[in-house]
Amino acid sequence: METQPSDLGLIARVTHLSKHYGSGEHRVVALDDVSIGIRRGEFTAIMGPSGSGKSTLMHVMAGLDTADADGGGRVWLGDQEITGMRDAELTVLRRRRVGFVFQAFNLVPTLDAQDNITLPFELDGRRPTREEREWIDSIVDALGLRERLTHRPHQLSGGQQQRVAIARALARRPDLLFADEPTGALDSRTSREVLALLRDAAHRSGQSIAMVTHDPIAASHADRILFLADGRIVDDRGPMSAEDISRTMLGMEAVAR
Ligand SMILES: Nc1ncnc2c1ncn2[C@@H]1O[C@H](COP(=O)(O)OP(=O)(O)OP(=O)(O)O)[C@@H](O)[C@H]1O
Repeated sequence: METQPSDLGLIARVTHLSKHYGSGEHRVVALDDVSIGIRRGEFTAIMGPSGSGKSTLMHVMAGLDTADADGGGRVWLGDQEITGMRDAELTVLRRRRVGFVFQAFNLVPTLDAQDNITLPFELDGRRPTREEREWIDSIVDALGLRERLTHRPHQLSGGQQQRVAIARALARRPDLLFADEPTGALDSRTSREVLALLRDAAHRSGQSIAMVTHDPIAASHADRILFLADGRIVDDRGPMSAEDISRTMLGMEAVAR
C-alpha cells in the first residue's frame, strides 16, 4: 500500500503532477511531473521566475484547479486524496481545512472588514466561539486593523485590504494556508509583521503555510524554500538569507534566458 501523507508529516502532497494549458502551437506546460509535499507546521515559500508554475502548483494543491487528467498526477490534502473528488465534497474539505490569501484580495465589497474576516464562519453556518473570537481579536490587533473594522473594502487602502484578507484566512486556523504574494501590497514594516504572524501561526499553532512570493526578504522568513523553473522543482532548501535567495533567483533567471 502506498504511504499516506499523514505518515510522512505532510499536510498536502502531489505526485507526478503535470498540467498544461492550450493545445497545438499554443500549448504551454505549466507543471512538468512535479512530486512534492508540504510539511505540517512549516512555513514554506515557493519561488521561481515569472511563469514558472508557482500559482498553478498552489491552485492544484489546494483543489482549486485540476491536473492533466491523462498525466497520472495525484493530489492529497491531509490523508485524503482529492484527485477526481466531486466539487461539492472538495468545497467542504477546503472550507474546513484550507485558507487562502489571493493576489486579488477577494473581499466581499458589501461587507465591512469585521464581517469579511468572520465570513468563513458564516459560510459554515456558525458563529465564532469565545476562544475563536479572542484569537480573531489578537490577529486584528497584530495586523493593526482595530480602527478599520467598520470600513468596507472600497474605504480601505490596498495594504489594508490585504491585511483583512490575511486576517480572514487565519481566522479559522486552517490546517493549511496558501498565500499568493501576501506581502505584495504592504510597506516593509507591515510586511515584516505579516510574515512574523505567518511564521507564528506555523510554529505556535502548528498550521502549515505555503506562500508564493517574488520577494527574497519575504522568503527569508520561511523554514523551507522550493524553487520552481519551467514547471519543475529545481531546488528544495532549508532557511536561507535574503542575499542567498536573490543569488539563487538571479542564477535561475540567467539560465532561463
Ligand atoms: N489560464 C491559463 N491559460 C493559459 N496559460 C496559462 C493559464 N494560467 C497560467 N498559464 C501559463 O502557465 C504558465 C505558469 O503560470 P503560473 O501563473 O503558474 O506561473 P507563476 O510562476 O505563478 O507566474 P507569476 O510569477 O508571473 O505569477 C505560464 O506560462 C502561464 O502563461
